[in-house]
Amino acid sequence: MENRLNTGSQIELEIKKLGINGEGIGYYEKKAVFVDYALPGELAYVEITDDFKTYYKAKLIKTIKESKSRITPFCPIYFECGGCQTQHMAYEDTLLHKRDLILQAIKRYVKVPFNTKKVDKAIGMDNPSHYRNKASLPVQYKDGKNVIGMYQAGTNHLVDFKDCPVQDNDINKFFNLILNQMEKRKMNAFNRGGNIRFIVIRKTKLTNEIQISFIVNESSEDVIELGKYMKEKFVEVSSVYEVINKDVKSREFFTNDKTLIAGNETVTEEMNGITFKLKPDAFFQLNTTQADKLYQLIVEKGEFTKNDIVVDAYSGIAPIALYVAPHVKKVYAIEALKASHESAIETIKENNQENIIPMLGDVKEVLNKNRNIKPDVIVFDPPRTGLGRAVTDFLLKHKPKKIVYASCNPSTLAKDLDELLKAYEVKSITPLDMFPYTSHVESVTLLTLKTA
Ligand SMILES: C[S@@+](CC[C@H](N)C(=O)[O-])C[C@H]1O[C@@H](n2cnc3c(N)ncnc32)[C@H](O)[C@@H]1O
Repeated sequence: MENRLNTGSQIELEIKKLGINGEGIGYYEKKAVFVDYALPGELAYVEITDDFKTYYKAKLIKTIKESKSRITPFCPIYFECGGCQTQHMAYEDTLLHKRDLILQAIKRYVKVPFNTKKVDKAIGMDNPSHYRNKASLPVQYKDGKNVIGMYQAGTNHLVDFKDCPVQDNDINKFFNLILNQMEKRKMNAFNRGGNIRFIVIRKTKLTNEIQISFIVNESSEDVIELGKYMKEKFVEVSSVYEVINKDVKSREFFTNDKTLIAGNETVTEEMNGITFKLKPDAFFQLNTTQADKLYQLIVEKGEFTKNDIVVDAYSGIAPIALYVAPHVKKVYAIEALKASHESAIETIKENNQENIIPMLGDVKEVLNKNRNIKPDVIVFDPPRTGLGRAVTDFLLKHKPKKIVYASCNPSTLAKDLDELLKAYEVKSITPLDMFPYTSHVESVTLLTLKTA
């Protein structure tokens, strides 16, 4: 008879592996037990907190035998905040874990035999701290003052901080400068009758510019005055916006109702000799150092030739097209979001790259409507939802010779590969650590048509 555990039960548990959210997984009578902050190889004393049909959740009470990978997190509020998931693990081991997550997804979704040696070691960072170039944080009045912070996973509880060790140092500095000014000017956050709901700060790596966006419930003189002050007082601040967003249920920060308060419309980033002029709502990879490595990797894996016709599908503001263009004849950059498509046009013009053709629309529809485009290589960089059947069916029908697939989600990558392997073979999958100490995994997969 099955011996069930009740919530509150405490047991000793051997942790066997890490799950997709960085949690340790052990088994009690074949039923998985998920334990946050436990590591593989550990013997842990845990308390059952939830009993679901197919698994338990438990909290770590103490480790009886500790993994050699266990380290002290460098962030003092790591265990409360929840923004990072693997700071209790040595960095090199987090990279092994990210490779393993790709292997686990392939094992789960790819039905044909797969040679695991094709999955390379993950490309990490030399210095995996202060890597985020943009932070979008809620502002709240809490315990007698305005604070910024992160919502604890799955709760409305804001864990406030002054210094986040994965954000650029200047981003931390400017959040604190703004909070000080709000205090001096007796301005309150939205939850205390004021207007500011969120603050978004972007910092460019090469030009050291700061772009501030106040996401407000309604426009107000005090926010506009504060924005002007920040621009006048600090040379680094070169662009300040007020964005009206009344939708308290929406997860989006930006709306079309945005006004430049002070400075320039854009800040300038430069990578690999390419100039990017960034509006506050433009999608730009959040880790500039690793984004450069990602795009270089795509160029390396593509082994492009001067006669190649290439499609950059899901192009955003077209950074991949700009990295690839000097090596090929022509690149079509397809993007569905109008604002990003327009930024792509400006960026391409700014860089005088005449062999890129930006196209607005859904990837599959654009490819279907423009059958005259016969790509030698298609580079994909889709959102977390992956390519999906519509696009994999298109590829299986039209069979471009080579596919370079940048993915930010191992599960959808593996599901797409399961389809594509009907006509293609995987040459390599290279994981890349875009978000150190989190459970996010990026990768670049090279696929070529199978020879008969
Ligand atoms: C992961 S981002 C990649 C952007 C770009 N390659 C980069 O590195 O900055 C995915 C992009 O796909 C776009 N997108 C989402 N669904 C799309 C679709 N069905 N067709 C075309 N573009 C789409 C999004 O607007 C977003 O810009």
